[in-house]
Amino acid sequence: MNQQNADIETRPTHKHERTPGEPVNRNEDANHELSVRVRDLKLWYGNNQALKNINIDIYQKNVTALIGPSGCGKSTFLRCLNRMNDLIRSVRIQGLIEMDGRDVNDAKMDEVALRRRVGMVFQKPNPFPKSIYENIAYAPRMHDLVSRKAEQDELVERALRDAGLWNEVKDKLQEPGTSLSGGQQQRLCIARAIAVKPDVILMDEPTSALDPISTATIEDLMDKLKKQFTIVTVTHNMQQAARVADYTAFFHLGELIEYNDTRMMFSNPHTKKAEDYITGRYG
Ligand SMILES: Nc1ncnc2c1ncn2[C@@H]1O[C@H](COP(=O)(O)OP(=O)(O)OP(=O)(O)O)[C@@H](O)[C@H]1O
Repeated sequence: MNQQNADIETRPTHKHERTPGEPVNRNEDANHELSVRVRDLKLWYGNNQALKNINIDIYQKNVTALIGPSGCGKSTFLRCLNRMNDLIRSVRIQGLIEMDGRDVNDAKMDEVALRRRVGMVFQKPNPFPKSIYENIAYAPRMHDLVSRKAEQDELVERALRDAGLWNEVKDKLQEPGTSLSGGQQQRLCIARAIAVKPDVILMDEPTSALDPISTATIEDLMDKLKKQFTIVTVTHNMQQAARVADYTAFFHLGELIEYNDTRMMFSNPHTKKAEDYITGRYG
């Protein structure tokens, strides 16, 4: 073998080896700093295994959408990220969920602090039965994030502005949160979630109870909020995933089948199961 051929044969290939949690395609415009690292996550409700060996890297300041047919484990996975499944007695979990290098399931992890860092917005808007102002101010006070009244007022205004609700409610802050429309209530819940300055916001079908205009408002909001927060959202609406998400994870029967850059997932899915789901062959 001459020297030139030897060089060719021993030259390392620079093909990127994907680690188990990485998406199959990277969105080069996206931020790739890690927010949540999940490895070999398994979850059982009694004898029913709802999550099987989930590996995923969720990136900071991106929107990651979880899609898949009903019962495939999307909400169960979402609830693992802030340990909401701990509230269900039959649940057993194995595997690693790491945030900032710490295992969220570690016995020493303070659950209250975790839920401050990982906020949640539910399908049905659920404001507290308190004033609009108190809906926002209550948690920051509990977490000692504000001391003076002026600071609290400022934080309430900031959160409502960031949630795109300030102009609609600034003259009626003492009215009950429940007096608002459904779409406004959902933005109030988003304002409440961001008021404690979380790192991650989990959204479980945040628009499925809303009309199309309120849905569009929340989608625009997600796009703005991802500049400050990491968002993980469950949706049944594939157009919504295509519109709002940087990355999309497709679940099926408790498995994460494909995790991909959203544009690739919808234009050129990597797996037959994802393709069949996206093209409406089952749902
Ligand atoms: N609290 C619970 N107790 C027992 N089993 C549960 C519980 N919650 C979910 N499951 C089961 O876990 C599996 C996954 O459910 P999960 O709600 O996570 O799916 P999903 O993909 O979010 O569904 P959907 O799109 O219908 O909301 C299903 O088989 C479901 O029946």
